[in-house]
Amino acid sequence: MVKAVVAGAAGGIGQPLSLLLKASPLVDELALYDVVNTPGVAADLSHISSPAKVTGYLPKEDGLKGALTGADIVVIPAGVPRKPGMTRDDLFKINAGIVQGLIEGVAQHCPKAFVLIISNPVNSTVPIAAEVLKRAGVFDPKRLFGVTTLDVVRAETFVAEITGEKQPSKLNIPVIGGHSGATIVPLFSQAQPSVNIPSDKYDSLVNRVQFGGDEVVKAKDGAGSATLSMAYAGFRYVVNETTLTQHSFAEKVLKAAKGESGITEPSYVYLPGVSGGDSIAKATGVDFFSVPIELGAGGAEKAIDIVGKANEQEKKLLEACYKDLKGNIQKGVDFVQNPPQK
Ligand SMILES: NC(=O)c1ccc[n+]([C@@H]2O[C@H](COP(=O)([O-])OP(=O)(O)OC[C@H]3O[C@@H](n4cnc5c(N)ncnc54)[C@H](O)[C@@H]3O)[C@@H](O)[C@H]2O)c1
Ligand SMILES: O=C(O)C[C@H](O)C(=O)O
Repeated sequence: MVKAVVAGAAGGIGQPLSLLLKASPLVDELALYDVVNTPGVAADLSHISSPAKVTGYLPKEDGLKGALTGADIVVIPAGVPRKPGMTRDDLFKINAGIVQGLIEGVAQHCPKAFVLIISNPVNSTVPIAAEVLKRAGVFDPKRLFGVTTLDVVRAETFVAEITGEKQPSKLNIPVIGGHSGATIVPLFSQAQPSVNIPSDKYDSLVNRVQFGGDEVVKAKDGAGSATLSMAYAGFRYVVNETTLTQHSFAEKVLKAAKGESGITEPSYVYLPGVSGGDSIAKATGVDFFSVPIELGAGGAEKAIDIVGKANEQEKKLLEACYKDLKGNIQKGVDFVQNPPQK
């Protein structure tokens, strides 16, 4: 029996992501938590003829406890999205407290669950989650993931527009670092199969991957940020030689937990707690960083070190990344360790 929870389930990401999880044969029970509208979303999804049993919870009547109890995986897209002119860091003020509250619930009601954080600013909300779990004495770094898959999905799409690849998701383009502006570092030199980016297109391609989120925020013109591509990124297609199968990030974690091996997914993790992560932390000077992660029964089994493979152009991008990322991480840690005076 697998129980998945979406916290922020009535939102722009939460609804399509819940739909995809409801359609997944790996999920037996789906609990939808939000401060509004979950009874309606749950009733709607419950008419779909897939096996998962869907329940909606609101904060009243101990709803967070009800949603989280017995959870195997908790996906968190709760919080406010950007409007034009805002940075992801501008969301910290509201979203930091939302993530903290939800993770306190995780620590209390489902400390062994895998936790996937989508809420921005991911660079800071994941360190917040880690601090809350540490304080509760239940932090397992192998079970906490910041979801940065959308950057990889965008890199595949934008590169394919240049190279003419008909199936963009066949491209495997590592994007490492964090999930915000200069902290997002695409390593085109490490693409599999290799790709040829004309030098006059390199800078604008890097910029598009780093600021792809802004493109959507601008186009939505005040109505929020990426929701559908984010739900897809959580539930993206994995293409192999002959078959086209759907696996969500959540599904990959669940499959790996059931013993399937050879599954990797890029994710923003606490490096010192993941095998292979220490040397990456040493090289980058940061404890939280996104790299391809080998998933296994316990969660993040191994961090794959591709940082050292960056070429000279990419090394320059990495220097800018470390500088911003350090501040973002510290801000998250401080929020829990030295809470702002109310
Ligand atoms: N990691 C990524 O790649 C990525 C991509 C896109 C968006 N995001 C982020 O995801 C978050 C959600 O975006 P969205 O477009 O779905 O926003 P949205 O406003 O459409 O939905 C957010 C939902 O969270 C709910 N919520 C607020 N406080 C809550 C709480 N305490 N408990 C439970 N639910 C709560 C709201 O009621 C709402 O339904 C934003 O912070 C956005 O920046 C991240
Ligand atoms: O850009 C945003 O604010 C949302 C998200 O992080 C994205 O990359 O689309």
